Amino acid sequence: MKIYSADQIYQAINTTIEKNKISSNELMEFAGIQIFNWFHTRMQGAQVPIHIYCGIGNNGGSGLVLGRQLLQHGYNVHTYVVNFSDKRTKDFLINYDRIKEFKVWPRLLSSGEEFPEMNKEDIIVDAIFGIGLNRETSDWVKNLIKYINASDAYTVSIDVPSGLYPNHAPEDKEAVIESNFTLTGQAPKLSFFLPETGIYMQQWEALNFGFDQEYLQSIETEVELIDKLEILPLYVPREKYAHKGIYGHSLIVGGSYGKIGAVTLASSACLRVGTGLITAYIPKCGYIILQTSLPEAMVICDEDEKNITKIQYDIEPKAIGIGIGLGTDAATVKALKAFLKTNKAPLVIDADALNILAVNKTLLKSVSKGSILTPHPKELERLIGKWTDDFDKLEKTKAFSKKYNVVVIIKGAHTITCYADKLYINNTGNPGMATAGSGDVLTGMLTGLISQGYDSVTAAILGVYLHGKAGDIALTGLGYQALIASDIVEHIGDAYLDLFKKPEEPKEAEAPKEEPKKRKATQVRRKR
Ligand SMILES: NC(=O)C1=CN([C@@H]2O[C@H](COP(=O)(O)OP(=O)(O)OC[C@H]3O[C@@H](n4cnc5c(N)ncnc54)[C@H](O)[C@@H]3O)[C@@H](O)[C@H]2O)[C@H](O)CC1
Ligand SMILES: [K+]
Repeated sequence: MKIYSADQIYQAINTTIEKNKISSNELMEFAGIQIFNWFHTRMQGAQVPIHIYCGIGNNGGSGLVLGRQLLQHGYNVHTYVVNFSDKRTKDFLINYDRIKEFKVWPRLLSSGEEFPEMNKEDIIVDAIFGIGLNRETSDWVKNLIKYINASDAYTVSIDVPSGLYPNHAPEDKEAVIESNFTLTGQAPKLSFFLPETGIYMQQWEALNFGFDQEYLQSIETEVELIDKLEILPLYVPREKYAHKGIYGHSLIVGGSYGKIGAVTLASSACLRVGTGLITAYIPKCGYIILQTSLPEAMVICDEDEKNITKIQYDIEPKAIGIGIGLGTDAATVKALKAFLKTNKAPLVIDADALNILAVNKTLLKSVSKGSILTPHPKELERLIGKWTDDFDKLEKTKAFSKKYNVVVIIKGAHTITCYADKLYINNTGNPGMATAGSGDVLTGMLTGLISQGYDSVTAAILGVYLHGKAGDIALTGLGYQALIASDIVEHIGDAYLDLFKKPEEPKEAEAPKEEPKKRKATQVRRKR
């Protein structure tokens, strides 16, 4: 699913208006009706008090359209205008006049006003700011936002939770609406998926605001949300007459005394994801362990008992996963430096190999073409330096990816794959996966996918998706706390199989049921 920037949304609105010869107010009316339908389907006339807070921009305008529609259908609506500036948009004013046809006018809220009475059981609609927020709000608006949050009432935000900027984190973390449900126009926004800004929302649903589909499809977006629909075209089915040789020989380099398990996890994940052959390159102490725990894997040992001190092997790997459980022993650092200078195979660089690169940045130039780095945020900071917020983090990561021509996977709640200027946001996975060895499993999967011939960007997107999906499937019957990395490995197969399951039909919200017809006597008899 494409994720549009604020400018692209504004462009889409203008294109829609020009192309379809409609006014912006008709577009706003259409959007407001979609939002009304969302409420009406769920509330079916319930008289729960609904408090709609409208800014003086177009987000507020759509809030007024919603208010008018709800009033027309007999709902218990209170609308307020959050008077944060005297610059009212045209469409706001049109709808401000139209809603005045109703006996109860919107109440104007300005600095120093008493805030409206509300109860926990009420419903709040946040139509204060949309994607047009472009500077810090004044204190009284911040206090209103905090007041709304303190009400604990169920809050529905229109387009975005008010107080969120499209391209940087909020200055005041308290002055953002905590939204239970966000009804966003056409597609979710980048801020929905970043650690600092995603926390202000629970659920979101993209509603069709009537923006021109052809235009939306035609524009190239920098950001994409990745789910099953986007994965299916990437998956390459297996031919009938396959032999292990065509699925590549993977090499996993890692392990040190007491951390051989990382290599076992990565190697088994590499097999499960479909590599043809796998060899593990480990210190001697791991030989029996690996040969016993994973008979499918071949093993080559370093001459040292406890650490990797010289990386040399007589095989031709198609991909190499390196760094898991590696340790940062001086001899290991030397070995990695020598290895990077001669290696040509694509790498998946993780854990301690990343930390060694971060301390020896000149080595980054020797990283082979088509390599993938898989830092968690702390490892990323060692590589690209401190960032001011999650948006700045992404800018710095894109620059890093371009500079060294590597794919960077930023692991987190929504793992983001970054290559040059593109960001692919993963939509699978769960908090149970924040567990020891989960990253080792991902490294193994990525290595195994490159070995099968996927290019590194596709391998990254597909691998991250399957890793999260396997973790989601493993969750059933386990719960977050009990999920461990081996469970993810065990369910890689299920994640593949799930690709081909028909997506369950989206449940249409039940229309009000009519009375079941009385059965005729004859029908009952026949049944017997
Ligand atoms: N047909 C349409 O345009 C539709 C638009 N919708 C949604 O409306 C917003 C975009 O509207 P816009 O007026 O550009 O922005 P906002 O509604 O977010 O209003 C902000 C408004 O206020 C000014 N402003 C920004 N920051 C501040 C501040 N801190 N203090 C004071 N004033 C501020 C800014 O200049 C704007 O004028 C978007 O969410 C669309 O999705 C409808 O929802 C659908 C149809
Ligand atoms: K809003």
